[in-house]
Amino acid sequence: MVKIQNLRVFRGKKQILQIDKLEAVEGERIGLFGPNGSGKSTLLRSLALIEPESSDAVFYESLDSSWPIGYLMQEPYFFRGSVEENLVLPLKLRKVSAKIIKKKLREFTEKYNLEPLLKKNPQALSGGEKQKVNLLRTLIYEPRYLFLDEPFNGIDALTKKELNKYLENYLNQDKRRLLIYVSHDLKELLTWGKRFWYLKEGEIKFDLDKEEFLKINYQTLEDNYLKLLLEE
Ligand SMILES: Nc1ncnc2c1ncn2[C@@H]1O[C@H](COP(=O)(O)OP(=O)(O)OP(=O)(O)O)[C@@H](O)[C@H]1O
Repeated sequence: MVKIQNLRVFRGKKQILQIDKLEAVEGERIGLFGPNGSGKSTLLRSLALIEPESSDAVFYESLDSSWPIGYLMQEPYFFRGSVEENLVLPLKLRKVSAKIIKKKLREFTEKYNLEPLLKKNPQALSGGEKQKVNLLRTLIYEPRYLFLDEPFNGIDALTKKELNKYLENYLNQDKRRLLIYVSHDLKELLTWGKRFWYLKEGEIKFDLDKEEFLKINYQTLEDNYLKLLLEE
């Protein structure tokens, strides 16, 4: 379980996130959405424990190195070296043995058809290929908590379908895996979310399950972001 209590994040004097209480348990799939600048990335960084200001407000039950956190940033980021080196880096950093790294790399290469990409410089990949490598680099160390920040932006429908399949398989392999998926796209949110967190101006405005979320009568809403999103 991951729990937030009294989370406050500031940039200078401006408070950009204020969450009193929020919880998610293993196996949940949460769609997180809200207008630009509402604090979604900051919330994910807090959950990924890389937002220093939030270190006293985010708690994990039983988090240990065998249950790592996987955080996929909005913009794919690569380190120096080939695609292959980038892919295995999370394993190397976790001191996984060379034998297992080799095995894992072979498994991923076959399963996800990576052979043509492995020796390339990540900067020379297309946008869709970058997203694919970025996602697989996160999945390779088998995080139980998976936080994806608009992972498939600008991806064509075919590549998106392929990446969705990888992700679905990954989640189905272990029902305890928890997903928080940030998107501005209602279709994507409904594909991945079974529960929905709406963030606005740094605050969670609602936390609804799918049934409740689908019952929202958007025609009567005064919130234009929500109205436009749900009108889709
Ligand atoms: N380094 C920074 N310095 C000052 N303000 C920042 C900084 N980083 C983020 N902010 C502000 O914090 C707020 C939340 O940003 P955040 O990136 O978390 O929003 P978001 O909901 O993920 O937005 P988007 O949908 O555009 O990706 C925004 O108002 C942003 O301008």
